[in-house]
Amino acid sequence: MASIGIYGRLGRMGQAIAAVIPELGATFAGGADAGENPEGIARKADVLVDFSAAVAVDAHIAAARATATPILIGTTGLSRAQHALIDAAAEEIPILQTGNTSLGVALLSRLVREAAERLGPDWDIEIVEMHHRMKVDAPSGTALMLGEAAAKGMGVEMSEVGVVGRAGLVGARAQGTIGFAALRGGRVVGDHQVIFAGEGERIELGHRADDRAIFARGAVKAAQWLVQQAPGRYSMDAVLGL
Ligand SMILES: NC(=O)C1=CN([C@@H]2O[C@H](COP(=O)(O)OP(=O)(O)OC[C@H]3O[C@@H](n4cnc5c(N)ncnc54)[C@H](OP(=O)(O)O)[C@@H]3O)[C@@H](O)[C@H]2O)C=CC1
Ligand SMILES: O=C(O)C1=N[C@H](C(=O)O)C[C@H](O)C1
Repeated sequence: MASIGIYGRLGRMGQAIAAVIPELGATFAGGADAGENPEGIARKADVLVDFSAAVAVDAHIAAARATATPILIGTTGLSRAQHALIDAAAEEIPILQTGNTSLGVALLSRLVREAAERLGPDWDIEIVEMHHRMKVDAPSGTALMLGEAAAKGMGVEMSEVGVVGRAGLVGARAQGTIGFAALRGGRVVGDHQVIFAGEGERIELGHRADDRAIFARGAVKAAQWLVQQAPGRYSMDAVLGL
């Protein structure tokens, strides 16, 4: 039975994860929030999950490495340097990074990749997301992941084709770009829509999260899986066998 430590324990996700741990046959090792030493909990847990803040992730990865503890990074808004840090950590410990731990979004990513591949460059791709008013990063980690999936399907690098937001005289849409729009308001848990706009028709693939429990259950299952893996960088696809 894996014992799970939570970075960001008192946050929305930390509370949702603590609530589902018993029903999934795991145990709760404890948590750490801002101002607490991350190594304390890393020493006690079999596996760590991080749903905190981007600014805290480096210290959490350092604690996981120092104690050789597998870690799932669910926190979003990560920089390129942080992705490089995750790659480096993956040489030493099992580490899973994902912007979304739900089964639905993992499947949606697959569908988006396939649609982008089959439809080709004549179809414009736009990604719209909406989240609650407290969310601090944009576009969401999920939207960026869906963008990566579309770019893979198109055989291009997202860093070269992504367009985040539009305002003013931006000119006509450049072919082959992937646009992102972020809406914020109320208590929306997480809505994502990927629009493929062709000549005279549109395909829309989407996902709506109604309850954080879907992310929480996915995170606990992924943590239970991660604890049995060799060092390396993993995604939800590997956990779900997609
Ligand atoms: N991958 C996925 O499936 C999902 C990812 N997320 C992501 O998870 C993250 C957390 O989301 P959410 O729970 O809604 O956010 P909250 O703001 O509700 O919670 C964040 C938690 O992190 C803690 N925290 C903040 N700064 C630090 C720090 N420097 N060191 C340690 N802990 C810190 C906060 O503690 P304190 O209150 O003391 O500051 C709080 O407990 C976000 O990046 C979000 O995008 C969310 C849902 C699903
Ligand atoms: O901050 C959130 O709430 C969420 N964050 C993740 C993201 O950035 O995609 C996942 C989910 O959409 C909720």
